[in-house]
Amino acid sequence: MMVLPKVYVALDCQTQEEADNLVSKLPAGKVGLKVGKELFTAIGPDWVKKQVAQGFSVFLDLKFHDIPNTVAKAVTSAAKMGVDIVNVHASGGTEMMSAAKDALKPFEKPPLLIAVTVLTSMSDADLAEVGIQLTAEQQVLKLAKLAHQSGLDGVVCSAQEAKMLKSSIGTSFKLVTPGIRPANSAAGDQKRVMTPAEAIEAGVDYMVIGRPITQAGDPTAAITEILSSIGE
Ligand SMILES: O=C(O)c1cc(=O)[nH]c(=O)n1[C@@H]1O[C@H](COP(=O)(O)O)[C@@H](O)[C@H]1O
Repeated sequence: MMVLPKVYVALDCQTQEEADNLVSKLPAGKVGLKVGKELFTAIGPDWVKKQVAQGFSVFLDLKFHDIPNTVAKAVTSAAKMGVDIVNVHASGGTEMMSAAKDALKPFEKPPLLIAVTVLTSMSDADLAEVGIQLTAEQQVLKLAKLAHQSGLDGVVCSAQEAKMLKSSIGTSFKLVTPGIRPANSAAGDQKRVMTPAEAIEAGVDYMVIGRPITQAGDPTAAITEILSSIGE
């Protein structure tokens, strides 16, 4: 598998113009693009395919969570776009995750299939609110083990759980971590956060960073500083 970039920039915006403008400010070849629900719902697959054709590594973050058949077909559609990473919710269960993994078998170069564990915007109290009595760390471990059993390539978690997951599941299980905040940047709705340098030190494979770059006065300077803080 080709080497993927360490940093995926979350292009959370609603028009093609804004997305193109952001992409033009990113150092080509050094970062990947993360396309999520906001942008994808607004401008769709053709724009994604265009970025892939231009050589960008794309993480299609649609966090599929549905019945096994539907999720299997949805990841197939994602793989046809040529993206490098696609995700599903681990809480959909092992039958759903295994169906998604099986659906990718026919592809010569399937995307990494990654399961979202506990959203980085959630704390222990937020989990308790929806009836989960485990701590975020315990719930992340529980869901990560299910993802691993289902043959997935890794999980989305916060960098705070990275060391724990690498030691309990293994170093080749990929960790994709949003909730990344350079020192002095606003956390916003993110609750389980770490700086880029701390995340690398904790062993994460790929990090997702949005607002600290996209809302910066100078996005190019922001990404350059982040990349230099992690030696890229
Ligand atoms: O799957 C994701 O990418 C994701 C999972 C998660 O637990 N937390 C999380 O923030 N994300 C996404 O990562 C991005 C984080 O953006 P910022 O908070 O602006 O850096 C957003 O696009 C989220 O949709």
